[in-house]
Amino acid sequence: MKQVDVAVGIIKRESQTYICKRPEDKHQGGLWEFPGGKIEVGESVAQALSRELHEEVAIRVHSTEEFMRIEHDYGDKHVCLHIHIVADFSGEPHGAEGQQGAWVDIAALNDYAFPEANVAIINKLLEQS
Ligand SMILES: Nc1nc2c([nH]c(=O)n2[C@H]2C[C@H](O)[C@@H](COP(=O)(O)OP(=O)(O)OP(=O)(O)O)O2)c(=O)[nH]1
Ligand SMILES: [Mg+2]
Repeated sequence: MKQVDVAVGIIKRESQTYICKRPEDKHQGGLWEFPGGKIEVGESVAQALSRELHEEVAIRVHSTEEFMRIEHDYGDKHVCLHIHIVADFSGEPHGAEGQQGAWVDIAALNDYAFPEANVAIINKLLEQS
């Protein structure tokens, strides 16, 4: 089975976070996500996150803070999500690959459909807010 390590960023500003909609043709397509992507060989989580957030939402990440790690088996793919909080960045996030994106209240995250692995992330964010 395919197994991937993924760097995921919770882009935070006050009580909001920036989320994107995954393209329909991708794994877990059509669902909302916290921006990020696969960690390439030789990259640290922070390096992968900076690269992915620049590609996907066009921000420059200055520093990140570890939040949690989640292993999840989708049946067709096993993912290990390395999730960091990104509160120190420059630029204004937008869907740089043409995808939909939005600043949403953390308290309202359950109104959006996310992949199954995200349940634990959202629960932890809600507990802390
Ligand atoms: N970015 C992101 N990926 C997530 C989240 N939740 C979740 O299960 N995933 C899964 C879906 C995918 O299987 C994998 C991330 O892969 P990806 O498609 O974003 O990878 P990538 O940006 O490098 O893009 P590509 O190589 O497929 O073009 O992690 C999430 O909140 N954010
Ligand atoms: Mg991605």
